[in-house]
Amino acid sequence: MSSLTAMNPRRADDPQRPLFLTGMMGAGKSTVGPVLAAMWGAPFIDLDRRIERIFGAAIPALFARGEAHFRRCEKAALQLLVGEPGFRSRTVVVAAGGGLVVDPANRAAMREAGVVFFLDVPAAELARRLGTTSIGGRPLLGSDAGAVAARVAELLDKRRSAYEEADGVVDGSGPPQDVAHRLLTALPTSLRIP
Ligand SMILES: Nc1ncnc2c1ncn2[C@@H]1O[C@H](COP(=O)(O)OP(=O)(O)OP(=O)(O)O)[C@@H](O)[C@H]1O
Ligand SMILES: O=C(O)C1=C[C@@H](O)[C@@H](O)[C@H](O)C1
Ligand SMILES: [Mg+2]
Repeated sequence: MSSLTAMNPRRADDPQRPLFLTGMMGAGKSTVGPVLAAMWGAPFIDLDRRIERIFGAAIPALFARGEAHFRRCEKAALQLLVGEPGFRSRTVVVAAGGGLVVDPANRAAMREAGVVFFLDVPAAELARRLGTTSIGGRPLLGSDAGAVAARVAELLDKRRSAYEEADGVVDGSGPPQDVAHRLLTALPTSLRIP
């Protein structure tokens, strides 16, 4: 039994609710999410990957038709997810897209369907993580690696109040395992490992 499996103490009678991870590009939603899900023995869903599957195109291709087009796809994917029968009573970890929170209706949909946590990471650390190699699939960062830090700082500044509408905020710095542990500690009792 791996140490992660050994940590899965979820009981059949524990309340079941989806957990949405939000935060900026590079905050680690897609990286920490599966770690947390493994600790919980719960499924992991990456909404960006869902969008790509539903619409049959990679995110940059959807952005190529305009950001508004991508946002419509993103909203539709969220609506489909939260509308799945029984979704609200499942324990599942969902990595949201970084910009999902910008639309107030998306924020409301996530909070109605489950519990929302904001992974907060300073802009300078986000820029270091995104570096020069991982900006290709993130159209909002543009293609000029030298401009990433400023772009990230600007977006975080614009979005911070929307991220902060979450049910909880967790420091997303440090190794993914540490962040996952921090989340477990911060989660509402109804979702926490006993
Ligand atoms: N806790 C961490 N420590 C160091 N590097 C990290 C951490 N979390 C993620 N990273 C790195 O940062 C980059 C972006 O991480 P990730 O894809 O998980 O971000 P994200 O929040 O899902 O972003 P997006 O909104 O663009 O999907 C990856 O290269 C990943 O390896
Ligand atoms: O922060 C954003 O607006 C984005 C983040 C990613 O997760 C993707 O959803 C897409 O690249 C847009
Ligand atoms: Mg992601």
